[in-house]
Amino acid sequence: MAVRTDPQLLKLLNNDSSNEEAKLVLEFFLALAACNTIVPLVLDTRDPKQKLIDYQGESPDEQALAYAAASYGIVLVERTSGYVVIDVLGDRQRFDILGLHEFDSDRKRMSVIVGCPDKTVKLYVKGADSSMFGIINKSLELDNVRATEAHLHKYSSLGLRTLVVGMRELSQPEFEEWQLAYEKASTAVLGRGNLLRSIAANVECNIHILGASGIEDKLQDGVPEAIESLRQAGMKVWILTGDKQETAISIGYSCKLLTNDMTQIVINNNSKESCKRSLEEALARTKEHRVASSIGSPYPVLASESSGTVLALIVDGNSLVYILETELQEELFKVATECSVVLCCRVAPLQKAGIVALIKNRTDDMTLAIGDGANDVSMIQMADVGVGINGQEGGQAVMASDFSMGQFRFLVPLLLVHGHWNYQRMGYMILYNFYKNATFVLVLFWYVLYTSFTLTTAITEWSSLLYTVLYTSLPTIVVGILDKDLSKSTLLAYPKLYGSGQRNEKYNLNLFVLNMLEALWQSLVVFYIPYFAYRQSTIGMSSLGDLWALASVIVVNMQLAMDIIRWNWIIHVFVWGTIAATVICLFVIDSIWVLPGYG
Ligand SMILES: Nc1ncnc2c1ncn2[C@@H]1O[C@H](COP(=O)(O)OP(=O)(O)OP(=O)(O)O)[C@@H](O)[C@H]1O
Ligand SMILES: [Mg+2]
Repeated sequence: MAVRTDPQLLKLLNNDSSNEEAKLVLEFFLALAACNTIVPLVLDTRDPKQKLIDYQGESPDEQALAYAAASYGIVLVERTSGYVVIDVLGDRQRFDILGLHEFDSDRKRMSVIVGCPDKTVKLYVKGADSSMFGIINKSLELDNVRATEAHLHKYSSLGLRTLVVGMRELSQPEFEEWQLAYEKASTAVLGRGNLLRSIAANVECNIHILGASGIEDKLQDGVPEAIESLRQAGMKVWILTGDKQETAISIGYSCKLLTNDMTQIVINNNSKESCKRSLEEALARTKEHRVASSIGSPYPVLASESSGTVLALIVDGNSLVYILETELQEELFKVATECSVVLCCRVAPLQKAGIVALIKNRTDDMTLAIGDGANDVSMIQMADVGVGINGQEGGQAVMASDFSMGQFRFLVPLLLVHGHWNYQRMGYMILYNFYKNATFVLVLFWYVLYTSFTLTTAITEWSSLLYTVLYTSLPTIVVGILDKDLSKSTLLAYPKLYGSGQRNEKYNLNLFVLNMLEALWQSLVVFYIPYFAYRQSTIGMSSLGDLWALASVIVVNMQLAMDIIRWNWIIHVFVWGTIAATVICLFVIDSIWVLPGYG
């Protein structure tokens, strides 16, 4: 991998090893190379002297950082369970990994305790700025913190994902105390995770800041277009991310969810009272917008859709701690539903699920969550439909999802094309199945009325049985799978067509009643026309019964044929083939002497 390095930094590293600053730079890169869970794979090349190293790991950020360290000459070469080998500016050194406090999305940082070749024990930590600034020894390094904060602000405004890296040297007694506790916790049977977390919290303190990194998290192809299509289709798109507010806003702009003409309402507070105040203010602002927009419009309008101004709500994870699961939830819901864009940043995995639940429990709307990382699993499971993106962050999201895909943009065909077709087919099939069964049952019923409830049947049991199993089943299935009301290209070009589902156009009470009325009159026709036609003749009731069965099959299949929108040869075969099969079956049933229709 080609990395563009900073010549000044390289020079500092290579020339002046006694310089204090150079030592810190070296520590920074050592932290990047050691404080991760990357596994290096050494690959052979054609030239036997040259080897390639491939860094494999669950976190693309860590991979990027390890590559960056390597390009400055601090190359992670080998990892076993007990140590790592790092090539430090051409000199291979072994660092013992004495302990690793894993990253989790709630702590938002990870650390390793490393036994260095010079027999010192060091703790390297890296994590999100919000979590790192809490454990940094601020009094000692105010200047450093200020400078780092300024850099972080710059990076995140560019949309880069930021990490802060720090370290501390552990004294021997401190290390021994930690080691005892760590060993005890790692072998604990109950509550191991919590124990390890508290040990990590104890040791990760008074950290000396080493530096910060900014990593570009490229959007996949077609994300802005996909989001635009989904919004045109009447869906509300919310971003829930673990990233910093500035990064999230910048990504919001780059995926065109946020635009310059939007009014942003930011809720970023550190106490319940201030959250309450912000929410009340936000609610007042949404009301103002609503009033402004409803003047001159006879219909109620979303506050966010008033002429020109669109509202965007930006909520920070810190504030969500005070809002979710409390009475403020209701207000957040009100504000959020009035805004056309909602962006939540620095949210922990469970908060993501909490936000999905906020909508799911209060409305009848369907929720869909899409994500690619382990931190999205809980929201994917909470949503009505969970979609996992098969990306670089491991397979956990995919394993927890209902649908999985390689790219975000495939959500558009999934919803707008297959979602639409499925809805149309399911709606039609449910109505049609009620109709076809009602038609047949009503024909039987008219016969019962005609015979004054004598409990005789004209249609043989075989025909009654085969009516659903054979005579009418296959065309229904084939049409239910293959019929399309609109073509894929039309559905993709006009996302608004998705609205037919939101408006319940294909399956509703009116359609159901109409269908039943249709079944009623068609069954009357099917019953009485053969009856009047053969009333005077000498044919027996079972022959008339066959006629009724055949007529029912022809009528319901003709109805299906009239409703089909796109014919293809498979549908032709099944619709007409079924009618032919019915005739053949009736002949067979009537000509086999053991069957009741014989004679
Ligand atoms: N391997 C890691 N080591 C240390 N810190 C990390 C690591 N991965 C992520 N972080 C920090 O923790 C924060 C939260 O991470 P999390 O995985 O919950 O969300 P995210 O990856 O930022 O966003 P998204 O929700 O879009 O996946 C990140 O923004 C980053 O600052
Ligand atoms: Mg992530």
